[in-house]
Amino acid sequence: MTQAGLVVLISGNGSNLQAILDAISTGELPAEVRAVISNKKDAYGLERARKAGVPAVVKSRRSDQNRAEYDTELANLVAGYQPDLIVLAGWMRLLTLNFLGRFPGRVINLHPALPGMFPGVDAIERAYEAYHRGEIKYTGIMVHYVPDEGVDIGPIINQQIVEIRPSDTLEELEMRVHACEHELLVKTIQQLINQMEEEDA
Ligand SMILES: Nc1nc2c(c(=O)[nH]1)N[C@@H](CN(C=O)c1ccc(C(=O)N[C@@H](CCC(=O)O)C(=O)O)cc1)CN2
Ligand SMILES: NCC(=O)N[C@@H]1O[C@H](COP(=O)([O-])[O-])[C@@H](O)[C@H]1O
Repeated sequence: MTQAGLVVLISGNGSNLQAILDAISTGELPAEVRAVISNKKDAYGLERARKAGVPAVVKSRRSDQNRAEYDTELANLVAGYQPDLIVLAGWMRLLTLNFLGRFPGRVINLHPALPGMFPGVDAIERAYEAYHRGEIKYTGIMVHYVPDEGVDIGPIINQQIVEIRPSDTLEELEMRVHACEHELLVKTIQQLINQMEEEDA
């Protein structure tokens, strides 16, 4: 079987992309990143892709485009790489069925909160604030499918609790969350590749 082909969508730093690239480089992850696509031209993750020799593509939304039109063009772009799996790794745009409907069962998203907690943006900061209001004792992360236009409610693939310590600064909590994400995302992709190979056998 040819190696599993990934397309990774990002909007920012790309530390989770880097975890994928590193795992591929060491042989831990039997896959190839066929393209990295960002909606933000200044996303540092694009530089990470270039350094790894991976196509780094900026796909900005034109001012005259609505969300659905953008998503159709984005889907055409992604489809051109014939991905087995599309990984939303800090992709900060809600996707419509114009995109999701083109890749049923093949879009996964990494989110820095536990299911049902802090959907959307700024999840780590919101968890930090909730902890200091005494509302939660810990936070977590999850990787889920993105089957439809619901936000952070797709079927959970993996999740993990992340400790919050009383002495934590927000930055220290963010670092702990990201370190856990890097490990969980690679593990999840490996798991899904194994499932695909078993289905193809
Ligand atoms: N249909 C879905 N699309 C996406 C999902 C999802 O669960 N369903 N997950 C996101 C990633 N994400 C949370 O995990 C998320 C990212 C961004 C937003 C959001 O409100 N974005 C705003 C723009 C915010 C900005 O530009 O700073 C928007 O799209 O209008 C919510 C959730 C990926 N896509
Ligand atoms: N709602 C989606 C969301 O908040 N995603 C989060 O964006 C960060 C991207 O970091 P990275 O660019 O360093 O990989 C990650 O923490 C990811 O879970």
